[in-house]
Amino acid sequence: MILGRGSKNGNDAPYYGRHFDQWRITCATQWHAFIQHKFFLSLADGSLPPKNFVYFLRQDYIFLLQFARAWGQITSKGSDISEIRMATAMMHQLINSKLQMHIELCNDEGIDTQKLFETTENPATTAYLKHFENVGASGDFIDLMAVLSPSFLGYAEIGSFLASLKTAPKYQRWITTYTDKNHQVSCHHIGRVIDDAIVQRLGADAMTTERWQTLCDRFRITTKLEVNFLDMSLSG
Ligand SMILES: Cc1ncc(CO)c(N)n1
Repeated sequence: MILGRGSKNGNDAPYYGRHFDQWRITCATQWHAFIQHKFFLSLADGSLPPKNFVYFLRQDYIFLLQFARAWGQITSKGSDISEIRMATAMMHQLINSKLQMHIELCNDEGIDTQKLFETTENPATTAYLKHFENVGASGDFIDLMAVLSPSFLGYAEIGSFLASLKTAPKYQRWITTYTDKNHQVSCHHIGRVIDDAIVQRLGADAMTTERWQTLCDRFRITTKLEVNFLDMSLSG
């Protein structure tokens, strides 16, 4: 099974705007390590041991709670209604839909809600969240989009690939949240918001500016932290 076709050679990875596309290209090695991670391959064919799925879900619960807060932080950095609307929609979806699903999936696997809430944070999770925190404290809207978009749009890219496969039924509920058509539509919208936000702040030639390099660095660090998070889930 081949996962995660990078978009750089005109192949069929979904297109979430030109700046995101370029971010993916500038860290192609890390991006492929993320998108093609064994965790997703084994989730797709059903060979992932349930204990690793549960380990992932429990750490991901901690992750998503902070991830939602980071989108909340973005609302205060947005410059117009479309940026603020996008961030509040993300926060709403994470808090009221994704986290709820994690609770239910954990319950199904024998982890009751209280036990989930008491999960000890793994250092890989802590390191990842620290990166959000650091950039959130000093960065503006586009810094935060560079930091958060690999997580959100990366999982959407994985979802779009999984949608083209006949996946095993075992982890179907989780898979469906990322393959869902509405989810893809909202990701394309986020890609457009990112493009507009960058042009508004850095101009049409944003990619030639010094600031652009910082955004690429932030994006690459998140991508690497995603890989570490998945490695942790397989070894946990
Ligand atoms: C670690 C991680 N990254 C991204 C997503 C997608 O929202 C997720 N659920 N967990």
